[in-house]
Amino acid sequence: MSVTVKVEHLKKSYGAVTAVEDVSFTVEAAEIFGLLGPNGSGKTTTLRCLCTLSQADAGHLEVCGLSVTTQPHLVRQKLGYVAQEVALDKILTGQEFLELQAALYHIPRALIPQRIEAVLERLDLRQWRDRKCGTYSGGIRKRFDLAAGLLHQPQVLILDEPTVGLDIESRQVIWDILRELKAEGLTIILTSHYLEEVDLLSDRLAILDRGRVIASGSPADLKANLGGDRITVRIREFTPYSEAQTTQALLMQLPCVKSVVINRNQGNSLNLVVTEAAVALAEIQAALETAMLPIFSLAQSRPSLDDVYLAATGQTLLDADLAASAQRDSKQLKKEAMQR
Ligand SMILES: Nc1ncnc2c1ncn2[C@@H]1O[C@H](COP(=O)(O)OP(=O)(O)OP(=O)(O)O)[C@@H](O)[C@H]1O
Repeated sequence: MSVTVKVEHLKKSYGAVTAVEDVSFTVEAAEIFGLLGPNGSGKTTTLRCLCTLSQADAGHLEVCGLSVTTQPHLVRQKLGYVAQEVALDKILTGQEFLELQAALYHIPRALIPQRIEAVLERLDLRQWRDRKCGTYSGGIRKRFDLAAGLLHQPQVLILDEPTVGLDIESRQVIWDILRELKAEGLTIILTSHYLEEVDLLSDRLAILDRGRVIASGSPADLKANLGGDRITVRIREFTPYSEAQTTQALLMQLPCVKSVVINRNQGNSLNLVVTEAAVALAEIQAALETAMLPIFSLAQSRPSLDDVYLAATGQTLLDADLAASAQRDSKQLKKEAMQR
């Protein structure tokens, strides 16, 4: 396997905001590599630096052996970038949109018709080519974005949240296309904050949190490295933090319990990693009864990528997303108040 993309100690700030603190990863040829993380964790910034759209403050970035810093023109020929939101001109037809994109990619004029035919065929879009982009569903629009990213026959395809806002059927169509493109030898990097998407599609992934990689590896290895089964205990629907701490200390003493994390954003529920779920469930119930603590809920689950994130950060991805949007909302409110 050869390394196709290399990101080493990337750092990028926007004024006082550090978007990427320290991100490193490598992507092998014909691999699907996922970047998973909550809103604001630095995924888009990392991709934009890789695609030469933003300049890194520090770090070394390479695509197909070319330096992103010193050989940006050559790097752009190797990359196809499908941004999160592409402003498809509503009055253009799909055909016209692709012709425009082909010109932007500097594809020689004589080659454009055959390249467009190839991507329309590849993404099963022929029937949509003469209709206006404004009439497309989200799934068709995303397929045209993908088609545009493939027109110049890149070796690496970079996708920012390729299925955000799509229904499950349209998401599955995109997933199938990406798997086929990988089988044809394309290297793919995608960001997502859909756990199951990254879990299903990626050969390997990096989980980002506040501009840093907090875990990386194959989905199976990351989950297996957590070890043990997972159990979530809720004493009450909303447990006071001090009571959750007492319970945490109590449960930590049980022989079958390996770790206990208090999830503050989920009513101070307790997330346990245990050696054997069946034995642990009985032990936990007995211990709580003896301590005269109630049980609101007790549930067993298989480890997910969210557990990997939780183990590293103490909160779930969903909670991190909610916290990020709450922060954004309060910033917006402050701005609006200042404008009044
Ligand atoms: N152009 C910019 N100017 C100022 N701050 C920025 C800019 N772009 C990103 N940021 C900030 O950098 C941080 C990382 O943003 P980035 O968009 O890379 O994260 P993300 O993980 O892609 O999030 P999302 O899923 O919301 O796109 C955030 O705090 C964001 O507000």
